[in-house]
Amino acid sequence: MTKKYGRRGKLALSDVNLTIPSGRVIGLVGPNGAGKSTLLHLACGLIEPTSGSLTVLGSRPAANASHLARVGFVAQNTPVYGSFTVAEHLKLGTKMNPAWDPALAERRISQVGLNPAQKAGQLSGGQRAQLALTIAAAKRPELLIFDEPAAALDPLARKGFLQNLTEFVLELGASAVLSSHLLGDIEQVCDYLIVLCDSRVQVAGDTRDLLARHARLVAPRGEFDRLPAGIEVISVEHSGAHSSAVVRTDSEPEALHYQAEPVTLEELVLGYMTRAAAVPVARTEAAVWGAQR
Ligand SMILES: Nc1ncnc2c1ncn2[C@@H]1O[C@H](COP(=O)(O)OP(=O)(O)OP(=O)(O)O)[C@@H](O)[C@H]1O
Repeated sequence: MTKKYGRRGKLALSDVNLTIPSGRVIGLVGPNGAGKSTLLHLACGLIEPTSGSLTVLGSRPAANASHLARVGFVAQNTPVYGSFTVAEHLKLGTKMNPAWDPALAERRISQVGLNPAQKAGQLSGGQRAQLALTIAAAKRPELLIFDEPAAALDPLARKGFLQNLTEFVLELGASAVLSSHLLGDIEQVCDYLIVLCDSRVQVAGDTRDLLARHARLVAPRGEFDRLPAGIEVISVEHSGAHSSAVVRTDSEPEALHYQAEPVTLEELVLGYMTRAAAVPVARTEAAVWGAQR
């Protein structure tokens, strides 16, 4: 699947071929302009691919009203109706969503301390994000999509938000996809990771599997030029006479013949981001969301 904005625009997504399992919390990370929002907007049906196709919960995104109700989306700027009060937003939610859960909505509004009588236009950025999250969750969707959901929240509110997110996913039996620059947040809640850089998917998979299949090797400078087959160097840093590399390998760390340490999520992501800044990756074709359990 590819996405280009306008005829002369640059490719925002190139040859993306992803199958994302359902029932997971998926973290989408990558540098500014990588194509994260584009991918999320495609998944919600706000925009269409330029070539290829995308399937979300078994159908074309936003295929019909009932499909729309199965997906909850919170956009990057968490848009709300400024002249409507918090309570009016909930009333609108009841009218527009067949599976609306009023108890969940009211419980959460009071938990996060929002005043039902306050106009949404007067809420702070963080309060607006909380309202938008509540509306998305009270739809009881099967898939929750968040574009940088916690960016406007203070650290305590962010922690609460992430806890709530995990609870929602469990309570609703839903899947969630969230894009974020905050790798700590991703580490805290996501069990599946997609690294998107320069419009291409660099790596995607179960977070634990990815961490198990990568290692940080330390060796004398120059040694990484003659690594045995089966070890793929993702990125290398040099420091004095030694070099340190993030590598992908199916071998156990003890079998690598180098000083090997587990990688952190941050090292893994930065390794792929560094590589993408230098080398383009291989090309692929379609995208399927929530197709496997
Ligand atoms: N409506 C649009 N028209 C033209 N180009 C666009 C449009 N939206 C996004 N782009 C371009 O597509 C590319 C990907 O943008 P996108 O917003 O998907 O990135 P992102 O990874 O979400 O970035 P950020 O982390 O900064 O939010 C960028 O080069 C951007 O300039």
